[in-house]
Amino acid sequence: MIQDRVRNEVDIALQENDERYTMKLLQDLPYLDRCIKEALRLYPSVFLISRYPAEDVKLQSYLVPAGTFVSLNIYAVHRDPNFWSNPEIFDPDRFLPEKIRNRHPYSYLPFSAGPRNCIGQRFAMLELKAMIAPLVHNFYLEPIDYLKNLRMQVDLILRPAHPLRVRFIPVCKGNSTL
Ligand code: HEM
Repeated sequence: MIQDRVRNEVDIALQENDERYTMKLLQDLPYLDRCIKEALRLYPSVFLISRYPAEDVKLQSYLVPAGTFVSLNIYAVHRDPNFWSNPEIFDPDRFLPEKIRNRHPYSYLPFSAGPRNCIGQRFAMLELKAMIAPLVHNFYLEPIDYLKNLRMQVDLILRPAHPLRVRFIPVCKGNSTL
């Protein structure tokens, strides 16, 4: 199970690091990293970005005149079967280095791309890991609400339209680090 694999990775990393969460530990959690990336593929918080090109832009056979309002639908790109096989399936191993290598560089854009991409992306990944690693180390997370009942709300960012409840079941260990 995906969650057990994340927990196992965190537990081993902690054992090898005197049970301390350090920057290095968080940066070295490749499976958790892939899970977060896959979550951001299916549910990109910034699902749409827009541009007014200052100059005419040629996109293959299309000409986009300067000043056109262009919206880029990141959500749709992340579920495009031309780039992602079985796009609706959560599969963290899509982000294995050998799988990334041949993928179109603009098929995955949770932090946008180019000169105006997200300057906080490394910090965001670190924050997410810093939050999730201790949670899975100390708790089994069990859904109360399921994805089949999920309704999304479209604001400036994409978010659930209602609370998604999760049951936290403490992991029984001899020397728990809460
Ligand atoms: C999961 C978390 C985050 C996501 C998904 C995200 C996503 C994005 C995206 C897609 C853009 C580009 C918007 C565009 O092209 O119009 C952006 C820009 C930006 N982000 Fe983030 N971001 C995240 C977290 C953060 C954090 C933690 C910070 C700061 C500590 C940050 C700071 C910025 C800034 C300053 C820009 C504007 C950069 C520019 O216009 O040159 N972001 N972000």
